[in-house]
Amino acid sequence: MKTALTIAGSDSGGGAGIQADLKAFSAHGVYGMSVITAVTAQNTQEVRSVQNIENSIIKDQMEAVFDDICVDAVKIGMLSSAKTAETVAASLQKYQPAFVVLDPVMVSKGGHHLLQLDAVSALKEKIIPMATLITPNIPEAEVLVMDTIHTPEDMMAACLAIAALGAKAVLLKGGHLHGDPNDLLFDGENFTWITGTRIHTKNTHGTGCTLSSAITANLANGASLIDSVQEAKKYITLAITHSLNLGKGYGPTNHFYELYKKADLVTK
Ligand SMILES: Nc1ncnc2c1ncn2[C@@H]1O[C@H](COP(=O)(O)OP(=O)(O)O)[C@@H](O)[C@H]1O
Ligand SMILES: Cc1ncc(COP(=O)(O)OP(=O)(O)O)c(N)n1
Repeated sequence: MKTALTIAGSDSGGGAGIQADLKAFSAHGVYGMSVITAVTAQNTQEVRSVQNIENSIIKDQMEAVFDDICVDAVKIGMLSSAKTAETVAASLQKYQPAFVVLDPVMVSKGGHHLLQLDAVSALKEKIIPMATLITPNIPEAEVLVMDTIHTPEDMMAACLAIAALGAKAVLLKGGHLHGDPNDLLFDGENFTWITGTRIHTKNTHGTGCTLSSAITANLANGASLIDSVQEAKKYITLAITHSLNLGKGYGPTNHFYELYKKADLVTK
């Protein structure tokens, strides 16, 4: 069985972070493992508090996994602080995993900062150069390139600027722009639009985590970068189409759809 490791924060509400990542790995038939960087007290409405995990414990978690188990692909989500980013970068330097998918999580849907402002430099200098693929949304890309992004041409320029920071490939997600959520993949040479149709629902908590974990699982399973991204776009589209109306805020994506579809429990 192929394996994937998520290095991310815990979401007590189960919709994003480590919990979403492990659900997506399982749905792809990949054995999931975790290095927890921070614990958030979170639900569908808000992030109430955040406790960063001590750096020595983050380092120990990385070593415990890599010293014992073959890791086919790594996904990075919430890093929270500059020190955490530096600790994760040092461990990745040591173990050199084949694939690193970086979701540069910065702010939750409810507006809570999940990456401290003074950690952006560490993200840019230490983590981005190790990424096989980085998957920013529009506001995250605007922070990274220090410019606004409105048009498809702006998206292309942003991909080039982010690739210049050292990521091998960039998937710039268009979900935050008006109209259909079209994402742009730059693989270091070519641009490919990964098109989508907007689903009108408020239940989109954890969409970024779900997409990046699905890509990671596909890479672990041996798919090419382009196939991994295209298949993951289908997965997130299904997961949003069948998203769950749980809680009073933004409900979570649905990772179980594929399973019950296979079990022939879905009629439409
Ligand atoms: N309402 C929606 N309908 C269909 N696809 C969406 C919708 N919102 C986001 N997506 C897609 O979900 C994925 C995650 O994007 P996005 O929500 O922008 O990320 P993030 O959670 O990091 O803000 C992207 O492929 C994006 O195009
Ligand atoms: C612990 C944790 N990690 C990441 C996020 C952000 O997840 P994302 O998929 O970008 O979803 P939204 O926050 O936009 O719903 C998070 N909230 N918590």
